[in-house]
Amino acid sequence: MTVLLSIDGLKKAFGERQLFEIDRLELREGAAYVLTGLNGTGKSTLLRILAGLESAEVDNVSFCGAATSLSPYPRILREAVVYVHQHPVMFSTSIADNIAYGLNARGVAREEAVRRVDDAMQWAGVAHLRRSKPATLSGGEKQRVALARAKVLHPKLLLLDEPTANLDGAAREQVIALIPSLTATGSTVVMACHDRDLISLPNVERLKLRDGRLQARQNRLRKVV
Ligand SMILES: Nc1ncnc2c1ncn2[C@@H]1O[C@H](COP(=O)(O)OP(=O)(O)OP(=O)(O)O)[C@@H](O)[C@H]1O
Repeated sequence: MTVLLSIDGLKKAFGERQLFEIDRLELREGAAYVLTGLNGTGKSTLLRILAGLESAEVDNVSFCGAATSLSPYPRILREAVVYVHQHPVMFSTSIADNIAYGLNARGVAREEAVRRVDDAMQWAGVAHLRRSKPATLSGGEKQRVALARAKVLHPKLLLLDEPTANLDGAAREQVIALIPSLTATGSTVVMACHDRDLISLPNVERLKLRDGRLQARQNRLRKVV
């Protein structure tokens, strides 16, 4: 698989406190990764750095084979990287408008946008909610709408911050079931999480933050149920 993003010498500190120092981070096209580590090791911070929401020191960054930077965060990354927050914020318009927002902002033609929104709502199992107001949604429905809102943009890199946090039962299972199909459409996915069922999904590689370093390991075995 082709390398999508590689970063050499990634260091993050908050004031005097060095949070992590990563020699090399390499993400391949269409691959799925879980980013694990104890509370406070810097999982969310790392995702936020990749999304251009947090500054960091880096030696080299390469995206799709071309040298680039994280600061200033270039347009090529702004268009290719989508970050989904643990508690997604939504506009108080309809769910369909929320999902269409990013497409409209990118100037996608109306007919094409409507088609993509419809497809994404079907995929996320939220088509019945298209005229609902976000405030009325459950946590699981909100997370699925947030995933649909990210998927319509066809991101090259999708960053999910604890997508199943605060969910249980069917709501959690519905979110977990959506994850494999994200990589099937070509997106590279990185999920920060503590959820064992996400961590043990088949063909998901594990990136672990520990003692300020990043360790990589692949889950080759399929999940045993
Ligand atoms: N803006 C900030 N200023 C100072 N310290 C910060 C800031 N943002 C995060 N931190 C600190 O950096 C550390 C890592 O935070 P982060 O949220 O990235 O951890 P995490 O691994 O995602 O944790 P959790 O599993 O609990 O979500 C924490 O100690 C946090 O308090």
